[in-house]
Amino acid sequence: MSCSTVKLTVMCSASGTNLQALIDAVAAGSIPNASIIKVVVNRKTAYAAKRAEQAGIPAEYFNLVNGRYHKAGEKDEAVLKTARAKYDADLAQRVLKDSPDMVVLAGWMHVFSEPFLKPLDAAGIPVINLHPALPGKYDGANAIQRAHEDFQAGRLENNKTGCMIHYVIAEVDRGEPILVEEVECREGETLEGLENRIHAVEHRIIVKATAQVATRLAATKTGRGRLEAKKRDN
Ligand SMILES: Nc1nc2c(c(=O)[nH]1)N[C@@H](CN(C=O)c1ccc(C(=O)N[C@@H](CCC(=O)O)C(=O)O)cc1)CN2
Ligand SMILES: NCC(=O)N[C@@H]1O[C@H](COP(=O)([O-])[O-])[C@@H](O)[C@H]1O
Repeated sequence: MSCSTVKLTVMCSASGTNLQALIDAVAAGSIPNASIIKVVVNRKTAYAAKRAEQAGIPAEYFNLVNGRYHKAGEKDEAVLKTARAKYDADLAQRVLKDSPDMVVLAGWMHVFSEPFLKPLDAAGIPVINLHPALPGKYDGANAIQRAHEDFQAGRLENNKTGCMIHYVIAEVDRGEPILVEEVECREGETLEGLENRIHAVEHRIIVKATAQVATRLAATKTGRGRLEAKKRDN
């Protein structure tokens, strides 16, 4: 019985080292029966798009401002909220068009509103995210920097930060954790030193968590395939 291939869409805003870890893991079979069918970037400067191109993976650039959802420098909160909702709704349709089995946010620096999350949820497509902090800590952007600052000020709980992969819900970085790894801060270590150590953890756990979710989805797909075949045979 052949296992169905799990189709991944990966979303990035930056250099794509986590995307590269996923590309390399799929190629090495560390994420079994999976393929990355699309990379979505929301920044023209995102080197992740280049990494996708080099791996022969289609990449799509789709940006809130360049896509004319609101003008650059817009300050009106109501206009920004409406624009974000419309962008998110359109982005959801773009993602759904590819029929992925799961979405991985690998350094995706845009907070999703419900117009993105609800259609994906309705389609039964899990969205998972890499967050370079421990559950409930340093939600949002610049998490490593904030943890480093707290450590230097003697405020970091247990002198530990870390990294997690979690399911994405509307509340930013508060979805159910899938994998968590602590990283102990070191006296005198620079922010760059801590970032490098955390990035190494990121590259490992994003592969492990994606493989874990993909394996569960593959079993579901295979089971569904068996059921449909059985119905056809009866
Ligand atoms: N609804 C959710 N959206 C996103 C989640 C989530 O858990 N729920 N995770 C984030 C990823 N992320 C941290 O892990 C994160 C990324 C970016 C931001 C943020 O403040 N973005 C700003 C824009 C920043 C910029 O463009 O430089 C924004 O969206 O206005 C917060 C958290 C992904 N989305
Ligand atoms: N809230 C999410 C977040 O802050 N993610 C951060 O973006 C980087 C993307 O790097 P990459 O583009 O090289 O994978 C990751 O290293 C991670 O620390």
